[in-house]
Amino acid sequence: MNSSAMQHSSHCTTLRGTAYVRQTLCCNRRIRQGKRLLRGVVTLCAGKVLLEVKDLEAKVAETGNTILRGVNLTIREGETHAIMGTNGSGKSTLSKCLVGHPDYEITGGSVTYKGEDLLEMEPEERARAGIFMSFQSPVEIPGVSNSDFLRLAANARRKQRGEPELEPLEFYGFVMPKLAALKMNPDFLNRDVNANFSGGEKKRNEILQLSVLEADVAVLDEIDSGLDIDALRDVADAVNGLKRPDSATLMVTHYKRLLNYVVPEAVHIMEAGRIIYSGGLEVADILEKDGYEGIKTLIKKEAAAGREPVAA
Ligand SMILES: Nc1ncnc2c1ncn2[C@@H]1O[C@H](COP(=O)(O)OP(=O)(O)OP(=O)(O)O)[C@@H](O)[C@H]1O
Repeated sequence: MNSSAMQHSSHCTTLRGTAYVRQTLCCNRRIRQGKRLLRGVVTLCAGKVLLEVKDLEAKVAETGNTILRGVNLTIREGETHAIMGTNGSGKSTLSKCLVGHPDYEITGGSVTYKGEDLLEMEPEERARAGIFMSFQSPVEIPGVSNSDFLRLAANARRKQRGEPELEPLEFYGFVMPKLAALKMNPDFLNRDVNANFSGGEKKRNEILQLSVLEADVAVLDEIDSGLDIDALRDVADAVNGLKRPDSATLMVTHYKRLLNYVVPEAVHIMEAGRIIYSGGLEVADILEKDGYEGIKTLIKKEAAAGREPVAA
């Protein structure tokens, strides 16, 4: 099984007519930075919980090496979360566990998606249910044209929703504005999936898939890597344009630059298979300024003040 096979379908939820209320919840956390006392504010939505990860533990199926050691994360409708963390801390593993990647075995904890046990669902079911992951290194699928791949994926979702499938010509009408939004040349539709695409083109193509699949939870693993400045802006604009009040975005990134464009309500720091700290965008600022030592200093200060450091 490859990554694209796991994300070949999507979910388009009709926007609910209920009023959507955003509110700002302040973490009971204060961050002293220099002489200023900042309030660590996590702006969260009052939406329903979409995804709830509790004490998730996972190991590499082949080697038995434990990677995730108790991850906790709650994502609500309308929210954007970012996960940052040192190389090898388990960010991609967490992302892949969410889509049911067969390389990993869940050894503990739970993941609830829209109230259902996500871990009981096959990867294809997760994709049909609206979970999408863009991979750090998108796979190439020689012999399968991008347009066929995207159309089949879109139709799998439409079928699931009881909507009529799109014929090739109709699909072109559906996908062309999405290509335009990503400033992608329509020629990309005729090429094989990711085959000989540049790194940046692959990333745009991942977001094109997300766009066609209209996912409810978009897990974007280092979507910013390999993108030039203009491409980063295009991709970020597209990601922002795809957000809906009832969807959510989880981004894995190493750099704040992506977060300047796709602004998260919460930033989580991962280390050794756990989320060790959560806060607002200021966490990314501290990281950029002082590196992971800055986060550790923050955690120590909060612990010394008797405050619970994790608010995932
Ligand atoms: N399929 C696998 N087989 C063997 N080891 C694995 C596998 N997947 C992950 N690992 C190991 O698990 C650890 C976490 O990897 P993961 O890719 O999740 O880290 P990451 O936080 O995303 O890192 P980076 O920031 O470098 O992308 C690493 O030590 C990695 O080598």
